[in-house]
Amino acid sequence: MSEFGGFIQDEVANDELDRIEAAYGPLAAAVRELVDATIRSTVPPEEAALALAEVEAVVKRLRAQQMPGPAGVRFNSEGRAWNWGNAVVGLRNAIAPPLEIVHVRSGLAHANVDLGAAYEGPPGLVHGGATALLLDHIMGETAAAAFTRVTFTGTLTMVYRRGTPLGPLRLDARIDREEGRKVWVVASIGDEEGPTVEAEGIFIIPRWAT
Ligand SMILES: CCCCCCCCCC(=O)SCCNC(=O)CCNC(=O)[C@H](O)C(C)(C)COP(=O)(O)OP(=O)(O)OC[C@H]1O[C@@H](n2cnc3c(N)ncnc32)[C@H](O)[C@@H]1OP(=O)(O)O
Repeated sequence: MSEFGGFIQDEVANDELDRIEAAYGPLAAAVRELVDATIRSTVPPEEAALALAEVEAVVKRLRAQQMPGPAGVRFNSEGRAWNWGNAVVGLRNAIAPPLEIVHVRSGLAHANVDLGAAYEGPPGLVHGGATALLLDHIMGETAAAAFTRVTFTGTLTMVYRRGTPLGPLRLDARIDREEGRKVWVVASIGDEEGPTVEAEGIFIIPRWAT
């Protein structure tokens, strides 16, 4: 394995990646269900205590073999890249919705997502930090121009127009303009009635990546 600016070259073959994803993708989806069930369960405390013992057994099973740090962003020479731990799109991260981003073309993207009880801030509404998290990510991927370059969030501005209801939502992002190593991206998240949060960000191609 070797590293480039934190990106790790890891020669796992594509068919082995498929096998891992086929097992861990559904596992992460089940853990997402577990998170939602834990928030919304009304079973008596004795039942919750039994569930705790079962969850602890699962954690022990998974801890039997662990990587030393976070999952990182990895790629192989077969042209595959994977970021299983990413907080927004990570296939193996139950905290990630996960957002499935459609890149219409370089610099233009959208996504649909359904946010449940785990993303609540004000009653019935999405936490403002959660909308910022999702917007930051789709904007970052959009700035990266179809993954042809590395960009980091420099400045991010959010305008919260009205509360974002939990449930089905849509995100849109596009590159507005560029100047040198700076890329301005505009984006929004909203429901069927239109945008609830509008964002503008300056994404920087870092000096080390040029
Ligand atoms: C797998 C690929 C897809 C992944 C998508 C991921 C989406 C998620 C996006 C993120 O959340 S990234 C994580 C959050 N961001 C960071 O952690 C960034 C931390 N900051 C840095 O790493 C550096 O400060 C940064 C790369 C942003 C800039 O460092 P540089 O040394 O390359 O910048 P430099 O000082 O040379 O400035 C270059 C230009 O950018 C401008 N600039 C620098 N920092 C800025 C800033 N923070 N905001 C606005 N503009 C900024 C700076 O004024 C200058 O403008 P001019 O060319 O006009 O002079």
